[in-house]
Amino acid sequence: MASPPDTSKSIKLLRYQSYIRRVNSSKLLKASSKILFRSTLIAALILLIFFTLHNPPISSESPHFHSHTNFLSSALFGGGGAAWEKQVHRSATTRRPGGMTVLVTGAAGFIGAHCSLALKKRGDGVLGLDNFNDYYDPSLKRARQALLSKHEIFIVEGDLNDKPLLIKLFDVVPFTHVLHLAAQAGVRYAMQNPQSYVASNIAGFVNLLEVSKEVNPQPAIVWASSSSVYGLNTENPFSELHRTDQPASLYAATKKAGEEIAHTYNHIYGLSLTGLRFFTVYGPWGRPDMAYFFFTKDILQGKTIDVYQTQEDKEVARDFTYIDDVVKGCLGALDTAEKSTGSGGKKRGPAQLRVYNLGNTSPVPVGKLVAILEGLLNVKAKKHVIKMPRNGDVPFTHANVSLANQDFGYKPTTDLAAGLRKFVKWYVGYYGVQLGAKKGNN
Ligand SMILES: O=C(O)[C@H]1O[C@H](OP(=O)(O)OP(=O)(O)OC[C@H]2O[C@@H](n3ccc(=O)[nH]c3=O)[C@H](O)[C@@H]2O)[C@H](O)[C@@H](O)[C@@H]1O
Repeated sequence: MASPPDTSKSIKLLRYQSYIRRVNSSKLLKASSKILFRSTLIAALILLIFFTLHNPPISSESPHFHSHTNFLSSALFGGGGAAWEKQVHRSATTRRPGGMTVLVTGAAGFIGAHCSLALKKRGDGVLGLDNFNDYYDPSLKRARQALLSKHEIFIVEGDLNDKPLLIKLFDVVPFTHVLHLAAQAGVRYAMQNPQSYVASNIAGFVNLLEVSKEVNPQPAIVWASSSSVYGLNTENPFSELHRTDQPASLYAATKKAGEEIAHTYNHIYGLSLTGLRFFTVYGPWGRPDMAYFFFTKDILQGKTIDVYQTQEDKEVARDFTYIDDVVKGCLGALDTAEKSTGSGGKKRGPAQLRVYNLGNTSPVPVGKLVAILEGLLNVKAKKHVIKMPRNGDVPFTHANVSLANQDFGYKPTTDLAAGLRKFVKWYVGYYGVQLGAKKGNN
């Protein structure tokens, strides 16, 4: 999650200042500007009193928190009032005995939205957090938000790096678990916007851990790592025991850094942490920046698609993993996550630290992916077969998932053809595409 939403105090201040300048530049309006200035001051004073009464500062004596914050900063995200807190509570309330209360970061994202729905469906309390950034079409994130809202899941609009906001959320709800899926995703985009990866995947993650270690009770955290941490590893299939010190992209390096940072917070503060290495997850409501998604769009529009080959002219392959399988893995990881052992920023004993592959165990060449799409869309793709650019990509991924299978029964059941069929069905419905019609109808 990179940029904060367009509701910041500074933007409002800029708008206000330019308004004031315009008023002052007009001599005719000089007299009225004085009145306006005075009434603005009075209005600001009234607002300040209102906020103080309805949204008192989070006290360091709060049962869940052992630090203090500035209530004006936490009011910036547009929430904090009684009605807002009611919404947060309603969404986070568990409806089954022994249910968990989960903060899902990146809830308007692909995996976040699916996991939120699955948790809610079985009776767990879910609160979402998302900054709705424009890395890809935000209207898709809004549509996912609308879907979640129908299932009474509320998404707080805010950024991971907003510490007062995170503190506020933990103060309102003593989350038992955090499913941390908010991140700057995408392997190749890291060359265009490297700082966004540092901001979300490192600074944002650290901010979340800083807040999580302080609260009481500390939550157990399950978070999204990536198959890309295997980088240039040549052993196959990838096992959690293999080396992960040769990342091929900055994206991979930030996810690997996340795994090391998780170790530190587990070691010092007793936070229970589980990293999930996702392998090219796809399906309905997916990410438009991923190949299967934009191939579908481009094939339907009659545009040429780049199909990568390795430098040795071999096929590039991925262990494409269907979303429903990944959701089961995420829930399994949450269900088997032990409690954190620390409280109030102090470790009280050793805590759980885990990393799991969540893949499909069956790599498929990109050429085969295209062939399946051609069949489902009933359109011949215009393929441009080229050598994989040196932009962070890796030639091959293949997961060994025996550890996840052993610890929480993870067993992928959807092959690429079946999963893409479901994706295409969703895609044509969502975008209103007529299959079999003339190309370019999308
Ligand atoms: O498994 C993961 O950890 C990662 O999976 C994906 O990354 P990637 O596997 O590179 O997925 P795509 O960008 O959808 O690429 C899929 C395959 O298509 C190939 N490709 C991509 C783009 C293109 O124009 N042509 C092409 O042949 C890639 O080389 C790759 O083999 C996600 O984008 C990452 O966020 C995620 O962390």
